[in-house]
Amino acid sequence: MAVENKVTRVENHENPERDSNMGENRNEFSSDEPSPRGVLEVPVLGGDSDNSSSSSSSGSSSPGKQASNRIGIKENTGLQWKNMIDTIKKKSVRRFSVIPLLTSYEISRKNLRRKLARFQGSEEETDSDGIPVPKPSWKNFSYSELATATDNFSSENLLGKGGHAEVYKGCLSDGKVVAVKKLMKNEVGEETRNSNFLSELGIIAHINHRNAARLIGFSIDGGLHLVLQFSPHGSLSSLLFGSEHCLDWKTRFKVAVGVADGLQYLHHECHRRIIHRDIKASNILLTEDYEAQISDFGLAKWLPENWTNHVVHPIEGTFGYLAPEYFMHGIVNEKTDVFAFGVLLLELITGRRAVDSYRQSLVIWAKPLLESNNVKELVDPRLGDEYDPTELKRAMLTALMCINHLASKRPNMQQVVQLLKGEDGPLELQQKSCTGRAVILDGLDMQDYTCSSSYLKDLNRHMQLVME
Ligand SMILES: Nc1ncnc2c1ncn2[C@@H]1O[C@H](COP(=O)(O)OP(=O)(O)OP(=O)(O)O)[C@@H](O)[C@H]1O
Repeated sequence: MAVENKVTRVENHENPERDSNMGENRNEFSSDEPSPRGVLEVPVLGGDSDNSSSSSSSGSSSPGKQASNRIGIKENTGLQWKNMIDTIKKKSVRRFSVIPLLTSYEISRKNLRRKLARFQGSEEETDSDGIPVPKPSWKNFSYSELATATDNFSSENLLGKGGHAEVYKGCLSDGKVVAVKKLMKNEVGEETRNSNFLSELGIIAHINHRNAARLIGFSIDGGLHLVLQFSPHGSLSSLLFGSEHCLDWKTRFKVAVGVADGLQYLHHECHRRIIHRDIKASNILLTEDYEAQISDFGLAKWLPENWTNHVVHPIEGTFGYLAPEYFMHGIVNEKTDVFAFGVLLLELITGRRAVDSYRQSLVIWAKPLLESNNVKELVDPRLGDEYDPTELKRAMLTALMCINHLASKRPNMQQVVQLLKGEDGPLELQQKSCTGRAVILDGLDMQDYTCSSSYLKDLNRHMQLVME
């Protein structure tokens, strides 16, 4: 299918000042070069029987009911969150978007303020089994608290800037160092901005895993803010691409396993399935001891339990990481993240960006090298021989499986974790079965070939469009 129409570029810059503070020089793949982030508007293909509200933009009869029926929150903070969202939904439904979630409701500032305030002030509630649920631990900050913490959002405290937000380092009155994410007023209207904010807040508030960003609080005073745990080493992107210092293999592999663990949690262990939709090096932050933290849940979505595939519109994400079925047809599920994770693995292995300064796709460059097991060409030359060959082979095999152009052939994140950690049998066996399958597919399935080559053609076309 030809994808056409509007392409919007949104840039993502990390703070160059901080990069230079870290003694980092730009290398070939400069860290201040933005990953192009595209929003393609494509015609929606067909319906999805699982979701009658698919791609509808009208407030249909009972979207709120549908959505709330799907919410099966069991965790402590869940009940209160659900109550708040239910109340917001009842009063604020104006538009029902492609995914029946709390994201889908446009919310006026007045409404947002009232609901969040009421939520914060609510008494302890009980869940459906009558068990008392403690109040959530995250805090509703005032603007002045955040302004004081960040020295009036001074440029010295600017940690990074994405397409939607500026992130500042801050120090709270109790001495805790935090990151304050200030949502920017861009081209989207206030109500959309509010619902995006609630979406990100709602998702991040429910996440509890060492490999995912942790919410400390929020503020809707003088703009929309999220207060998050501070990651002292910044993003993987700045460490991998923006530093003279070569990130050692041990840390790279630790990051790979950490991100895989985090995604496994989001996809399989969270009370509701979550897809992130924007897994990329600049959205992976590093803690003090280089533990990976998946951040930026601005595009993340909850998935209904029985949802296999869905068509979304518009398509959002970052070029170079987009799975073919997603950017060509808008089909989204967990395998969208699996593909992006494969690209991230390739970045860790090769030290190359998903899309380099010559507009070359890493996937297109690396795939033949992975298939021919060409370690020498593939591995980041800066590593020399300083890597664990077994870990590297596992990472290569996993990457190859994750970037399969057929979503159904990609492993799920549980399998990815097993592959990376070597819990899935000897590597040789895995390698054999992977190569065997590739041969069968390549030999028999002409449609695959067509699909693959048109994928590459479309990918190049989209990249040209977005980078012009
Ligand atoms: N908790 C944190 N600790 C340290 N730095 C952070 C933190 N959160 C974000 N940053 C920095 O700020 C940058 C932008 O943050 P983020 O990706 O959340 O913004 P965004 O506008 O949502 O981005 P995008 O354009 O990808 O949607 C990150 O790449 C990172 O460098």
